[in-house]
Amino acid sequence: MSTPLLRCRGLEAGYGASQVLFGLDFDIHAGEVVALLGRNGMGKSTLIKTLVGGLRAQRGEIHFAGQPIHRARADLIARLGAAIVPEGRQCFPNLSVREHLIAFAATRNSAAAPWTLERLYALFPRLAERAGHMGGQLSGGEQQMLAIARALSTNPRLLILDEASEGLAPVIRAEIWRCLALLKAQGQTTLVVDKYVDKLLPLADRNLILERGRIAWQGSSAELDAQRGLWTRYLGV
Ligand SMILES: Nc1ncnc2c1ncn2[C@@H]1O[C@H](COP(=O)(O)OP(=O)(O)OP(=O)(O)O)[C@@H](O)[C@H]1O
Repeated sequence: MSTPLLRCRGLEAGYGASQVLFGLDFDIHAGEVVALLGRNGMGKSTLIKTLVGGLRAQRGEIHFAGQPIHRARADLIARLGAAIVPEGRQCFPNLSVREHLIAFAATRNSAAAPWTLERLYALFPRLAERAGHMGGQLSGGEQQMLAIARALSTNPRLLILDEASEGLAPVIRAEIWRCLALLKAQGQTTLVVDKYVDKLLPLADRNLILERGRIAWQGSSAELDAQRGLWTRYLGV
């Protein structure tokens, strides 16, 4: 198999003396969609923070796009091509939709098919209609679309979504899933955290289940679908 885009080996991280992640080993290959699953408090957000340089790994190694990044700063990791759609969206209330997209595109990676404003608006026609509106004037669903479009505008090698469908109406959630399926069809490598396991299954190529900071199980969506015991044991569904 080809060299993975992201490789974690023996990764440990936490907050001061409170260790949260214990010896994680996993890979993400280019073009894959990987779902990160687990009940609340199992370490999903901590892992994502560690991958994007918001939290320093205490032990172990992370390689991304051929570079060791376990001691790298967040801006370098972003420049290597990791883009996060953070929990809570974090749009700027006083920047317009268009300004968000232009500001983030300033740090873009080169790509064969770059994300232009036109492509982003074609993916999310709602954002085209709202181009002049301020972040603070958008609905929760529109803010979520903007957070995804803003991350895409950097032409990410790896798109990371932390609870992207959290707190949204079902019709808006469906729009977010539709967009992620389109991105997958275009070959976008993605790591996604979400609690709607049934929606993630058709999208994800592989799934990682975190249990108290350890990978309790990893496998394909077909395997996870067939093993409902894993859902009750580790996912509480
Ligand atoms: N800033 C922090 N300082 C100290 N402990 C933290 C901090 N953030 C998270 N934790 C602890 O780390 C553990 C893992 O939390 P984390 O947020 O990574 O879990 P999660 O799987 O993402 O859960 P959730 O779905 O609730 O966000 C929890 O015990 C949590 O209390």
